[in-house]
Amino acid sequence: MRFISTRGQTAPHSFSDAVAVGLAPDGGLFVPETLPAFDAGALARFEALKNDYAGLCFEFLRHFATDIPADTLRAIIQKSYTRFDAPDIAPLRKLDDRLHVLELFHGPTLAFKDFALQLLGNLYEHQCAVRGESINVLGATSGDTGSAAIHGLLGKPGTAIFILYPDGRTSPLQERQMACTGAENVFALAIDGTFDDAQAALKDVFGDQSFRARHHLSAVNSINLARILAQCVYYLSAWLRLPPDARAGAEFVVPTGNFGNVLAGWMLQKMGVPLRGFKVATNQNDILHRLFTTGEYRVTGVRPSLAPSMDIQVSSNFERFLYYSLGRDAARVREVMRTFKAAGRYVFENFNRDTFSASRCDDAEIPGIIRRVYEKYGYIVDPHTACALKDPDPGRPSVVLATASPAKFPDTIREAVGVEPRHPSLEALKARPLDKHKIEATPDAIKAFIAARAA
Ligand SMILES: Cc1ncc(COP(=O)(O)O)c(C=O)c1O
Ligand SMILES: N[C@@H](CCOP(=O)(O)O)C(=O)O
Repeated sequence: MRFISTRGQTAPHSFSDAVAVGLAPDGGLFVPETLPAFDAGALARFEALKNDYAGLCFEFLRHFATDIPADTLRAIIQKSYTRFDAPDIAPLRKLDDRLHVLELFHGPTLAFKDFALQLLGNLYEHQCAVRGESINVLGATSGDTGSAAIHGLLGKPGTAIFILYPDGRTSPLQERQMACTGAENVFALAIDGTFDDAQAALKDVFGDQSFRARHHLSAVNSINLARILAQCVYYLSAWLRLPPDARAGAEFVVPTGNFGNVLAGWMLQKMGVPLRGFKVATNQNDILHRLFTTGEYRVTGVRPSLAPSMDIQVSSNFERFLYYSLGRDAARVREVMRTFKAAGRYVFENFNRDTFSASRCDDAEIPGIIRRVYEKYGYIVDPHTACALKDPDPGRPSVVLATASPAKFPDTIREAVGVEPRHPSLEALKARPLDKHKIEATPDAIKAFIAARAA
């Protein structure tokens, strides 16, 4: 399997090369040259593995990671799911006859990002060993990607990790997960600005091909295709574990910011797994809600919210959806992205929202939703998951993706239900010194910082 860019101006890459660079050199995002078409035989093989998460992941990823020997790939995947504290890895919890919650917060950093970033860390380790090269990883985070990437790479020889984040806009515990590791190869870089500013500066750094090649720079955000592919697996796992009569009608309701999470489910559907559809659940940063309800994609300022990891306006992975929606016409993708970058808006005529619907949730609503869910089910959800529980459809089964542990957001939970959730791994961080670096969100400042500390 080879991987091509949504902008059509990059030569096809192998899986390992696409993972190593992350963002395509022409500024686009890698997608599979052709999507596999899973037939009844493939679905039956998946079915047989529904209670073996790592086995299912291998059975899925072997269609993409074709340049890694099967035994090696299997071992990398096995190792990637050993640090989850739930035997099912991604437990599917039934709240009532219609409503299931897919718990994606049992990994080491208590958010869904661990599913892909534990794996990506092990893929990088493998690449460093095979190629005899170091890797410097650069990421931008609104709270969860950063800590998951750090904990995927912690202690891996030959790597250094640089994470940009908006200072004061993550939860305090999310910041501690990044800035209290004590590891010498981890750099938490606090910027004045928003996640969008961090992500834009990151893309500019990746745009400097000679800097990128010199430092073997790789991207850990969901611009890296490995992130999306690894995230497809929890949709597959959940779909397989739904009661058979719920499978065909179930809608996946997905807390959404950078559009990587929900895109993974949609791509799985395009490969032939019959998922019915997806609700894009945004917080008050609602560009995607507006897009899917009006066809207009228009940036407004980021508003800090109680669901800070979704405080995003410019959603990277929208470009992958666009590529497929425009019939894989890379020239049109380039034109839309150019217009959008210049004008901050693009209006799609006859916008085809495919199987997506959308909802938005204001800060004023979040504590009430957490309280309602707690009173009805005795179950505490984090503020991001709450956005997806705003208005469950009583007429059909839904699977709500629970993307983070409530313990990461104790203040909001205490306000909502009077209980402060705790997790031992987070408690341990409270006494540790914070090691963060203030940095300007400019490509030059970021490059200078990396050059001085690269692995
Ligand atoms: C807890 C949580 N929920 C939801 C999201 C949204 O996911 P995505 O950015 O892939 O749309 C994020 C961040 O990305 C997150 O950290
Ligand atoms: N919500 C994310 C933002 C980055 O998204 P990614 O999935 O592209 O890495 C975060 O928590 O950092």
